[in-house]
Amino acid sequence: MAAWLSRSVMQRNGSWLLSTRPTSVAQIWFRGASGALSALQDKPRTVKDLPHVSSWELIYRLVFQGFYKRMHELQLYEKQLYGSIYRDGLKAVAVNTPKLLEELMRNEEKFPRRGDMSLWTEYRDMRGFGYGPFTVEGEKWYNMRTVLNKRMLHPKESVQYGGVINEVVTDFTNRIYYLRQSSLTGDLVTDIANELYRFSLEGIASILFETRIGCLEKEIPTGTQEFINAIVQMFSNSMAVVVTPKWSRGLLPYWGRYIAGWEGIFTFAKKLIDKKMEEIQQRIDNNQDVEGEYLTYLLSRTQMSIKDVYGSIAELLLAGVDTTSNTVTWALYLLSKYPQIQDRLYEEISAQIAADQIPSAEEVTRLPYLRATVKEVLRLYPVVPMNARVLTEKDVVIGGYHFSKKTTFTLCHYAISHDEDTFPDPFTFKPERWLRDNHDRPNPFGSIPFGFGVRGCVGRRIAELEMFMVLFRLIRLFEIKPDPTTGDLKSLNRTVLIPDRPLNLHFVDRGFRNAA
Ligand code: HEM
Repeated sequence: MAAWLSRSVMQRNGSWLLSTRPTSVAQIWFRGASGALSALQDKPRTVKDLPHVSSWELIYRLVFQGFYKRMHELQLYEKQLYGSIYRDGLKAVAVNTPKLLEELMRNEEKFPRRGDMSLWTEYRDMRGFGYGPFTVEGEKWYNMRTVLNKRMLHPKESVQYGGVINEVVTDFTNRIYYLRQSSLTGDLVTDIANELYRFSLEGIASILFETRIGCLEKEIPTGTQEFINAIVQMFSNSMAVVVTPKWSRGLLPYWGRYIAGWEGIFTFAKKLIDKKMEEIQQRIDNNQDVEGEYLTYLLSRTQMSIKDVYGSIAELLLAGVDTTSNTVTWALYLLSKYPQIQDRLYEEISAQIAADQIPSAEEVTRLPYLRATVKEVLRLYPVVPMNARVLTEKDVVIGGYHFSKKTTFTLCHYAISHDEDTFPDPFTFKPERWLRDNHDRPNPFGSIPFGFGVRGCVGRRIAELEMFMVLFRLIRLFEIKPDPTTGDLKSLNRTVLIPDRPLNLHFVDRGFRNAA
């Protein structure tokens, strides 16, 4: 596996690709050297002194070199060409080492911005829905996060979702038993990413809406299936909407499909929120206590307007599905490829909690090797491989270069978490890197898969809980083995990192089904 990863990246990004690049070494040396030269002349270096990618070079790489679906690997390629900081062809400054990322993040502002979100805000403006945490900016964002964080981000608050998540995990493991039994070998599950998508959607929906939506039933209810189709439709038409001009919206089909996708997402979310509103109102009318963890809390205990609740719940739902489902997919893939790591994880799990017990949220979060495994999966496959920041208030100096305010920075998380100086043998799966007794623990900015600071992922604690709980139970119940029909996976960048083909896995029963 390790050999394959290194080889595949070398083939794609190493000497072979370098020799076919459109830009000559002399050109690169000259551009790169101009920064050093100006430093020698003791002039303050500015954005103009940085090596840069022209728009044409970028288009060439995306279209003709095939990086369009592998933008994360483009980060490695351009790092080889230009070094740790350069202009990336999209009028932004790319940084790709832990040190520079740390420098940038230490300059974070009170209301951090990621950049233009008009792709998502346009539909909300058209229909009069509020913005959610992704799209809202400034002080309004800050106030919204203060409300949302309260029941989500604090570890003490998030463990209260353990019971709900465990119910979903139980249904998921039952579904795995059902699926494997209907396979020819009696233990094969095909396209596990699709199954995990259902798991993640059910998990996050049961937390946010405080109700089950049937994703793990044998037949998915029609309304839920339409909602899933709407999410797929919105995402799959996004890129076409970005690259086609506004005047073509009435002529080409993409905009209509894109908007229909949002329509389906909001219709589903709105229906469940309105139903909850009615239930709350009824309880109030009957002088009964109003109980419920998330939606009830937003609707009854905060000052959030109903249109902001619609906007927020829709965005939390969207952010909370592909991220966790793909991370668990990568985790199962890696564990199946590295049986000795799976064995060590199994030992930790079996030693800590008896076979007839379902672990609590507190218990799963206390297992160091499980934590280290998830951390290492997210280092190798940072599900959000790229992010951005715009510093709006002041000029900054990063890497010795002076940048005026409003500069956009591209954070190349994939290149950073594969930085050889920080992570020796960077393409090898080694959870041990993250154990506390390892004295050479890497620079924390080497891998920040949930982002950083006040604008970091609001769903982090819930995502971790879901991932720890499902991995715990799967590894306890099954030995996970690769299926030869799948072969080695490559990663594609579809906003999140996904496998390039369906992953089939064998779930060999360890014989504990009735125990847990
Ligand atoms: C493996 C799972 C996940 C990963 C790796 C992940 C990663 C991220 C990252 C990198 C960001 C950007 C942070 C920044 O700019 O500094 C983010 C933002 C966000 N995430 Fe997650 N996420 C995950 C799961 C979730 C879940 C389960 C939810 C919902 C419950 C969620 C909701 C959000 C929201 C709403 C934001 C925007 C926050 C804001 O702008 O204030 N995420 N996530």
